[in-house]
Amino acid sequence: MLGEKELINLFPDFKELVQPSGIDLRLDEVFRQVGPGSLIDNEKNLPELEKLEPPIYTLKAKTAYLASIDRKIKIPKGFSMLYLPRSTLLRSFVSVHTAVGDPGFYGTLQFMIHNYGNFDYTIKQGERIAQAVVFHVTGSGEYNGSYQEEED
Ligand SMILES: O=c1ccn([C@H]2C[C@H](O)[C@@H](COP(=O)(O)OP(=O)(O)OP(=O)(O)O)O2)c(=O)[nH]1
Repeated sequence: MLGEKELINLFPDFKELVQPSGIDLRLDEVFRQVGPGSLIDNEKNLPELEKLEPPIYTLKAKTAYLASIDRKIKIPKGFSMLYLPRSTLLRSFVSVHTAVGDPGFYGTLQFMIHNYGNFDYTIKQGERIAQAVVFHVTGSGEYNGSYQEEED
């Protein structure tokens, strides 16, 4: 796992968010699901979304949302990331569900936030919701999937 000095070098855009062993990630936009989705024979049909009004988001009890992370990220070739929820959210019955960040990915990260609690949870745009931990990957290729964005 990479530490602070290596993380600052590899992710200069996230400098102020670097922690001793990871990078804090801030909540940007939140979306609720307004339509069905499917995955059949690897054909994706992502659900239609409706954006919640920023900056104060109310996450209803027992409801899942899609959240985007502030600023685009470039994961350098040879590195991979895992994303873990902030424990304050877990202590509040809210979780952040995440997958793997691939070597070479560039774009906006999207996570699922689920309010498992029995009550609404209120969270403001810009709050830290997850931490990325970064690993060396030996012999890796580069991500070139459907969520890759053009670099400026
Ligand atoms: O929780 C996560 C984890 C990763 N990513 C980003 C980085 C990752 O490199 C990219 C693609 O993720 P994944 O490989 O899981 O996508 P997929 O479902 O396999 O789709 P595709 O095959 O089109 O890439 O999305 C997220 O936005 N959210």
